[in-house]
Amino acid sequence: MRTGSFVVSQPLNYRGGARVQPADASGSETAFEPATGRVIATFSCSGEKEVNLAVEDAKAAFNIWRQKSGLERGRILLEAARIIRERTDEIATVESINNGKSILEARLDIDTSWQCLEYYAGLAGSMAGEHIQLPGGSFGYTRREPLGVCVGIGAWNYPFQIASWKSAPALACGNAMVFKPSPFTPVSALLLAEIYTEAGAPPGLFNVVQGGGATGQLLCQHRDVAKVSFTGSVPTGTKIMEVAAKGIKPVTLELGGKSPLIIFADCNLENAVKGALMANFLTQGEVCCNGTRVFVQKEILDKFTEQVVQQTQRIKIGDPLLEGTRMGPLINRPHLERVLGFVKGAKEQGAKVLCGGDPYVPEDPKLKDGYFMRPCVLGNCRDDMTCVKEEIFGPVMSILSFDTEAEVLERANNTSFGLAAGVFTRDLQRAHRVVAELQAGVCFINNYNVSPVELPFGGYKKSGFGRENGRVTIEHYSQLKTVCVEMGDVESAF
Ligand SMILES: NC(=O)c1ccc[n+]([C@@H]2O[C@H](COP(=O)([O-])OP(=O)(O)OC[C@H]3O[C@@H](n4cnc5c(N)ncnc54)[C@H](O)[C@@H]3O)[C@@H](O)[C@H]2O)c1
Repeated sequence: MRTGSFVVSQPLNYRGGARVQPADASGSETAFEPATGRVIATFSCSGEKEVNLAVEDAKAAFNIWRQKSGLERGRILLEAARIIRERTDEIATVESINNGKSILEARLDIDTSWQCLEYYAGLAGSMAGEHIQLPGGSFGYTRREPLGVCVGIGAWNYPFQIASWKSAPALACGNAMVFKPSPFTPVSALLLAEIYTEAGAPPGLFNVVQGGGATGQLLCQHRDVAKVSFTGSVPTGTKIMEVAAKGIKPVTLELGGKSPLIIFADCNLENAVKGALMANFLTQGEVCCNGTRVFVQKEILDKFTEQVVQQTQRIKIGDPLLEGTRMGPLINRPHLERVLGFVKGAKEQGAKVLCGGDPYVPEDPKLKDGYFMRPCVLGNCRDDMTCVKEEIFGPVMSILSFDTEAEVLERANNTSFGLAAGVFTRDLQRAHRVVAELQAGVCFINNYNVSPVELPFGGYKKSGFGRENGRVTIEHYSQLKTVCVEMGDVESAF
């Protein structure tokens, strides 16, 4: 498959184990190929009737699925993981076309997706309750039970990975899922749905409905939906929590960030520079946990900045499907304009553009209408600048300098977000002391933006709550039943 050739011809909703056209619609959406600006799909947003049908199908599947043992469920997840792994290139290609990220990165996303299914397949068979001895031979026990029909709502930056990270633990625990991708990236969740069916999941276990906020809201307020797991922005997360509160539904919220990356003078400079690029420029900088506030200790500020700028300028921008490309286009034209607007605002507030920050037109004529920009490093930044305070969600790194550990900790924590944070130092004691003080759900020492599925991922403060990945996520997709068993006679108070 080459850039400029992909079009979606099949329906983009999935329920009851097959692709379907929605039963009703409330408006339509258009999805683009960001590298060329071409339309790749126009599709209807699902209305109330379609949402109800998807939830009905999920309920029917749930009644079959919840009765299977963990081992049986795990076997199907393992088979799905195997198929994803086998089809990595094909899925990564679709992901790269629809999102714009480089094929190299898209393949890594697909890897973490099948790994997530494998991980929860492994845990499914070991989910168990407790047996608790009580006086007189009586006893109690607990059962870890599924919640029911869970809703997953995704952002556009990691479409297949988000669908996998939500569905794998949900299904492992015995739930069914209705998933709504972002309308910008509607395509790859369908591949996951087909793979679950091929792997032997009952029809309706994993369904996909398409649409924007209105469809998402219908899902969140549905009477038969037991839980909502959301990945997206803070304003949407707030709305979802409000709707969920009315139905007393638990929510997992994976929201935005403005994470600090702290570089101490005693670091391994080469690794710190690599870490800063990893923290800022994956997926065109459209990453929630990016370490976009790069605090550098004064002694090494000039050296560090020089090397970061040099390496940023070397990032190969272009056709995301070419093996050598390391940065593709941003998701769409309005978002590109927004990111460029942040750079302009930063200049007006006194920041210095050390490289990039302008639109980029690749030589290949088919890419002339793509949404490319050159990755940007901003120097002379202050904590009160908009580029340092707000989530830009694009390839823009802000460099700030600091003197002492106490000072940098206070400044790093001075934000309403708390998704991630990083520290580069050779002093192990300092590294652990600093991460213990950082108000962030995910902290990296001497690396950044690695997300093994064995480790829980999620935020503090306005970056959300609940976790994805890791053993703990089982608790977010299940509920505990206590059973009290009397072995003697009833001692009545009456
Ligand atoms: N913490 C994480 O794991 C994580 C991962 C990726 C992205 N993000 C965050 O996501 C944001 C970017 O993604 P986005 O622009 O797609 O976010 P967004 O909030 O605009 O949309 C996310 C999803 O919510 C849906 N939606 C919108 N309004 C809704 C409503 N009222 N009810 C239900 N659903 C609704 C959208 O259609 C989309 O599917 C950034 O802030 C980023 O930091 C967080």
